[in-house]
Amino acid sequence: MGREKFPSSSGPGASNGAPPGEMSRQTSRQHSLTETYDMSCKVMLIGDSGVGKTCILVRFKDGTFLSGSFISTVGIDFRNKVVDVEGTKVKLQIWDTAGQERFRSITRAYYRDANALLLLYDVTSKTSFDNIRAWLGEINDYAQDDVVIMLLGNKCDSSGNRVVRKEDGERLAREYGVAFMETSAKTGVNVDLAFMAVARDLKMKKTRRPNEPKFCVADYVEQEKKQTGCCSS
Ligand SMILES: Nc1nc2c(ncn2[C@@H]2O[C@H](COP(=O)(O)OP(=O)(O)OP(=O)(O)O)[C@@H](O)[C@H]2O)c(=O)[nH]1
Repeated sequence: MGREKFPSSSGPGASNGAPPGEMSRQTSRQHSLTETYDMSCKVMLIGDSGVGKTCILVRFKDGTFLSGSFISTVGIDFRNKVVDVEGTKVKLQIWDTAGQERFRSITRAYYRDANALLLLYDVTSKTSFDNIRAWLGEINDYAQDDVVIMLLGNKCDSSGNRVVRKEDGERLAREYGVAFMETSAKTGVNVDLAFMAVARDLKMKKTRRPNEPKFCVADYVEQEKKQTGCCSS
């Protein structure tokens, strides 16, 4: 199922024998077709139709921007990418879901396996921002309690058409206690940071010793944004 915006490589969870999305610390390095990895986890991209979920995934995976006519995702699609978190190879299995309401029952079925959710709105669409509370309600109903959530205000390159201020995104994220950043699939701003923060959080969860302080993804993101200079409003 899914549009052919990009070629699929292998089936979900096929490469490590684990159920889709189940984060598993591997005892030995595993192979994902051509790449080896130490642990794998499932990341889902969710949010209204047209906010840029597919473009964010393509930017992260291929470093390119899908411009041209907008083709809505049908159902669900996925791609894998192995990233290096301080010597640990983390395979991110990234699920791109359809934002359209008619596919909601399909995408809901995948929530419970997700280790992380990247929840997107479009800074040029007030409706997509207003719908974030409903999306967070869905997460509350269907996802695991310890799922990592990151709120992303996408299309921050479109300054002329912006209708949602960065402060509004920050306020909403604070209210729900989730990490936040503005991104642009077009320019690439903060796209790697979003996925790397998720990968780091998941690695820390798996490797943290009982006496070590908990890793806070929101604090990490704030620190990194200060260092790299986040997208301006
Ligand atoms: N300016 C700008 N346009 C973007 C950005 N990201 C996506 N777009 C455009 O927004 C439109 C929708 O992008 P998609 O990635 O297909 O949206 P989606 O969220 O996957 O949509 P559904 O598959 O329907 O859920 C396309 O025309 C993209 O070119 C961005 O960061 N900046």
